[in-house]
Amino acid sequence: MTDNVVPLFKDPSTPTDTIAAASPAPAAVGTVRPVRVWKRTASGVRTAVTSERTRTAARLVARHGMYVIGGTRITAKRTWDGRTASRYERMIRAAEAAGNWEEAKEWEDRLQRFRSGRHHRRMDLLRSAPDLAKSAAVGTGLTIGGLLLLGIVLAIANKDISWLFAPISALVETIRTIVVVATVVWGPALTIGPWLALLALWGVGRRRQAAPQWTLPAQQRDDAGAPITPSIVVTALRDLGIAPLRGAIKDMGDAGAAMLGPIRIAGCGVEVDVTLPSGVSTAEVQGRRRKLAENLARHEHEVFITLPAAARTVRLWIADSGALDEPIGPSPLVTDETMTANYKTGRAPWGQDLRGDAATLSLYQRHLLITGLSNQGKTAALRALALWLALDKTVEFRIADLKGVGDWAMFDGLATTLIQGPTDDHVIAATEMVEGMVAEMERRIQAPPGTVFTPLVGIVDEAQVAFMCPAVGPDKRPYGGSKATSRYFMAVRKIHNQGRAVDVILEEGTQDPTDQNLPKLVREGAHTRISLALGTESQARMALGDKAVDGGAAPHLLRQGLDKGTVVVASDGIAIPAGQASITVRTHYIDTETAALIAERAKSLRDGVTTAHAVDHGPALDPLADILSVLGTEPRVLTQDVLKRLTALNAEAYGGWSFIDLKRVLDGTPAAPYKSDGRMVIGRERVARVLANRPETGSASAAE
Ligand SMILES: Nc1ncnc2c1ncn2[C@@H]1O[C@H](COP(=O)(O)OP(=O)(O)OP(=O)(O)O)[C@@H](O)[C@H]1O
Repeated sequence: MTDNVVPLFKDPSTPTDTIAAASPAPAAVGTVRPVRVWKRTASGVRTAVTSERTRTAARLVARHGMYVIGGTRITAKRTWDGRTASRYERMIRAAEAAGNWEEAKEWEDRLQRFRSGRHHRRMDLLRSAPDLAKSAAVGTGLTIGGLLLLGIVLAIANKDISWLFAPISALVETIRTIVVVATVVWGPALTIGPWLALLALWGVGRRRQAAPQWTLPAQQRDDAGAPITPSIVVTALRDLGIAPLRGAIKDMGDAGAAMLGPIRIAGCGVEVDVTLPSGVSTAEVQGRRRKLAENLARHEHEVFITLPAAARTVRLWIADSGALDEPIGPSPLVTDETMTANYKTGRAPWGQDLRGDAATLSLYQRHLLITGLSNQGKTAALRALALWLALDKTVEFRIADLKGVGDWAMFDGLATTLIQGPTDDHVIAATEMVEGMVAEMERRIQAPPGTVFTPLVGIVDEAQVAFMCPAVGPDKRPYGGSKATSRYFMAVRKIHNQGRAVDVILEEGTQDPTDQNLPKLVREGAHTRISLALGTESQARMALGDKAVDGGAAPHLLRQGLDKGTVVVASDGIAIPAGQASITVRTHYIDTETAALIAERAKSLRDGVTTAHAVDHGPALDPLADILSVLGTEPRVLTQDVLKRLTALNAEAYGGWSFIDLKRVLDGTPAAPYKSDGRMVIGRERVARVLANRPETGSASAAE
């Protein structure tokens, strides 16, 4: 081919040249190739070492090796323990570390008995050596003599002298046979024996799981949800980071489990009491709940630490992994259509405690407060109690639902008052409803002794709306707030103070408590305090009180959104294990449709109830207009006389009025009482002027 022709395909005659050109020069090959081989080998080794199969094999070898080593250690320890006083000494140390002096003394006595018994056995052995030699000599002589005697008898019987030594020969022959058999067996026994011993040690190690965690197969290595054993609990406590506890458990060694009571099955988990060594406070352990849970391979919410009656003892309840996320069954209110209730003697079937036992709550003569973050099941839990109570036909309900989206609508036709809605007008109606209950309570208190009353139960759901309401009444008293003049607050306080004895009961549900939306006096007036999941410990203290929280109640550790319907209850109306201040209950969920069916059953027990949807308080009170009317035509009237005339006009409204009430209505206006001739009077002209200048709206909300 000439130079000016461009080939359209590769020249088949040049491949080797091309490759040679692309390849490095021979000298370079000599230096590069070993690097590549080395790299390839290293990466091959790395792949082989890190491959899962190699790791599994390594784990297998290590595991079974560790079983043998562990088994040897355990067997040696057992033998050592069996032959020496070390077990007693260890138990003494454990008892001392736990501060259990009585038990320490008991083990010390046992140690003394063991030592003196051993001493006697040794002395007996020393003393018995000559006796043993003598006995052996006598025994041998007697045996030979006996055999000879037998030989003589046989020789005489067979009339043959050769029978004289026949028994002795037979004995010698037997011994010889035994020796022959032993010689034959000895060789293989020597070979097999060590292997059998090894197998036995491996068996001991395997049974006691003597291999470390990392050598176990993957599925066993994942210890989340592993069953709770004494050793797991002791290790978890040891690793809590409490120095005196760690020290004491170290001193106790294996006997650390002596701190634990029996591990009992308790519902969907286990329960164990731990007696802490001296120097460790129960509060320290309670304060490390999360760490303890993690050490036990559980989530924080799956471990509960409470304080039983015994001193220096904490009670751990540890859930089976994931068990708390399983739903509990339906409410007996749903499944048992024939159920009725008794306000006085009955208990509402409400849910299950953590042990899986039915949790029932008595509502008899107890004011109730339930609180929690939004959407955690507060209304459903409160409504479930009310639905049960509704199955006692003697109970009268007055209900204010200050959310008003229909959660309580099924009580229409069941409750005598049902207010539903979030506005100031609804708060005003709710306040008047509660004030109506106060009036009924006062009527009952004044009734002749021995009068029996039917229960009157007031329910205010979303009560925080009432406390935060800015509306002010015509008498200038605010509906909300927590002042001495706040109407809702004062009505609630009055019922809390005196309602119980005459069966006028108030049950309130509130959200996300603060000092403003749930005043301290109202919190503390409730006998039964219930909390769903809350944000902080300080809220938990508001909801349940310091005593319950100090005793281990921890609604702030419930999981928002996940623990819906789980409540912590502090009340004497529910069975709480001795020594505990609260109990955690998982409530049955009754949805709105099912609640309506139960309400229908409750309605069928009653003759028919007419529900008022607003409180009837007659024509609206207008104190200013009434004052003007009682002033008549006189230019000024003594305040005392004004009060008298007001009472004559409307005893129900003004009967209880004092000078303070007059001042409250008129202060801040030009018609305020003033002194004339040294006595307080009210001027007609001034009141008329204020009335004429008053805006049309009449009662006003402070927000306006
Ligand atoms: N016992 C329960 N078990 C499981 N889920 C529940 C339980 N109680 C309530 N829930 C769920 O929580 C949701 C909210 O319930 P509920 O309306 O009673 O909460 P709430 O705390 O009153 O809410 P709000 O913030 O509106 O006051 C329900 O729709 C239901 O799905």
